[in-house]
Amino acid sequence: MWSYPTVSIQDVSSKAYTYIVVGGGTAGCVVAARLSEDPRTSVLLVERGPIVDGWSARVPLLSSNFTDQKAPVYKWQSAPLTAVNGKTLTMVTGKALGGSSKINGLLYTRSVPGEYNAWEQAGRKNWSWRDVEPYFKRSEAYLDQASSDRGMTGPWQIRNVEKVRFQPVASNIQCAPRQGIPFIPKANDPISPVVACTHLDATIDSNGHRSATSDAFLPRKVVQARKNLHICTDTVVSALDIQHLNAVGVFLEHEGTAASQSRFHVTAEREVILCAGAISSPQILLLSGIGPADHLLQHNIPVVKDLSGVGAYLQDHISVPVIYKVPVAGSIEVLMKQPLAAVGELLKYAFTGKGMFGTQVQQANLVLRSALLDENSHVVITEDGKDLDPQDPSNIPDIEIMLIPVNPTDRKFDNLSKSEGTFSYLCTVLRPKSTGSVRLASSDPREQPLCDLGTLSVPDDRTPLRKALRLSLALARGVRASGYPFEDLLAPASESDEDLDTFANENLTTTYHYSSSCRMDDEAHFGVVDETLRVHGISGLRVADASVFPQIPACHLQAPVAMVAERCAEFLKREYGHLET
Ligand SMILES: Cc1cc2nc3c(=O)[nH]c(=O)nc-3n(C[C@H](O)[C@H](O)[C@H](O)COP(=O)(O)OP(=O)(O)OC[C@H]3O[C@@H](n4cnc5c(N)ncnc54)[C@H](O)[C@@H]3O)c2cc1C
Repeated sequence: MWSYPTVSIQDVSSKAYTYIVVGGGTAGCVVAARLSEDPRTSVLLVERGPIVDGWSARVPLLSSNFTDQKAPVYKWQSAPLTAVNGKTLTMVTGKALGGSSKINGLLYTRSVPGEYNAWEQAGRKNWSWRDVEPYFKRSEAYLDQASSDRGMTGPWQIRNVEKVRFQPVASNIQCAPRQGIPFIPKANDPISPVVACTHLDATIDSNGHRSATSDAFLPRKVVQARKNLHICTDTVVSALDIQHLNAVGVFLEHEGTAASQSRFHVTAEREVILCAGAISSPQILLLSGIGPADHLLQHNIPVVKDLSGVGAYLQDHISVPVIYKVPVAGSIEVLMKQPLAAVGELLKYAFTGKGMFGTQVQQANLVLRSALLDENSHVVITEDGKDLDPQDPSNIPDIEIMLIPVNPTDRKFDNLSKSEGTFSYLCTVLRPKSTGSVRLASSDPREQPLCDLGTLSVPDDRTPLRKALRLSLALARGVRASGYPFEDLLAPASESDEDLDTFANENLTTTYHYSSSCRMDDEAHFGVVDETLRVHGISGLRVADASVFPQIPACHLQAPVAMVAERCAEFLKREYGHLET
């Protein structure tokens, strides 16, 4: 079988490319694919991780298990959270061509139109829903019923849940309307609703395989055919080459060797596009002398551009699990505890691409605005229905309850028998005000930077979190009342603010949705890029990944990341007069 076409660091050393894309992750694969559509350009894509395209990397359920020792991920501890008793959280991002889209939970969510209307209202010209919607559609090949609200001809295959597989998920879907939360079967069609319990879309293709952006935008066939695209893997970009405030190239090193080993150089004739994600993009800028001057000087890095926003506004969704013991058939643990069931499911998947192995872990969720919840965790809507307008920025949901048929934490429950499994509500704050930072731990580009997630540093974030926890407890009561057995495994002692806060402090987790560390805003407001994603004060340099969101979007991030990447490629094509494709 032909191997995936890559080039070595020696092959590209001292060469020049029209564009250099740094980081072949979710965004980087989209940018490189779009730019190399024009045969008159040459594109180099540099990725720190390897090509990962074995069988298990394609199976949705197996490839989402990032706790597996062999999973292609970076894993490290956050800085201690000062607002949460110095607790540290385990951080995870993808390390392979495809980046985090290669290992994530596969969910495809775009957020409500009001999200992007809020960006424009706050001054980001041409980033309203009307402006961004065509770029969501451009990427997408929606596999369900044709819809004018979905992209049907793009490379990225997305499908809706084929069947809800676990009884506790189905029971919660039935209970949600009793809390005033309607069931809306399709999360993104026609547009994301502001109050709903929905089935979720996933990046799974028509064969039942994971559809990472590397698989969708840069499949082997495409890369083989494009002589103007080179992909260099297992290679770390150690710094940008900035001359007279102009990005003219990048410095490369082998991944896995000490920083003092050979350094290679590649020239960018037009632009360098940074797509290394919300942790590594600010790290690379800092290593290149672009960032807060005082921090750079602490690390003896000469200041190229004093830009205080670099790494300054790191955000993540805040989340806390509430976990119940359920009959094992209601949990993914059935695959671990009943080997025959697992073999049956594997065979089903091998022959049909369907079944438990061919689906995402989280099939459904609830989203809503916590201010609409009354003291009984019931949603109350004003009679004029204005609360439900998804275009209105004041209606952006601020909580999500993820319905997860497994224990998503690394906490072990030893008292479970073979006939018992777990089900969790992951109570998530979608619009946290808390922010943290990314700062260099050392000048070694291979060492993860210090990441302060800032979780709960703004006390206001506790209000929606408490409401989300109370709502999950109300849902659990409803499920129990329907006769389904739910036994507490991890739940707050009571619903008092104090007990909920203690519970949250003890069980807080990250959602791995790192964002906004090179945000799109003015320099004076901790901005790093402008509305066409150009880095302030440096020519020939853009950032396009999860770091540029002005504020963390109220959804899972991969779809908005791909939208930003599509827009970045379009900005470059327009500016430099590319061939129409
Ligand atoms: C465990 C997990 C589960 C998630 N689940 C979901 C989900 O279900 N749905 C959803 O929408 N979102 C989910 N997310 C979030 C989403 O996947 C990410 O926000 C998004 O994919 C980030 O895209 P990106 O392009 O910004 O970064 P990435 O996709 O992380 O890409 C960055 C790439 O840059 C490379 N890189 C870094 N530094 C360098 C360097 N110095 N030189 C060269 N290359 C470098 C990395 O190896 C990586 O491949 C999840 C994330 C994680 C980690």
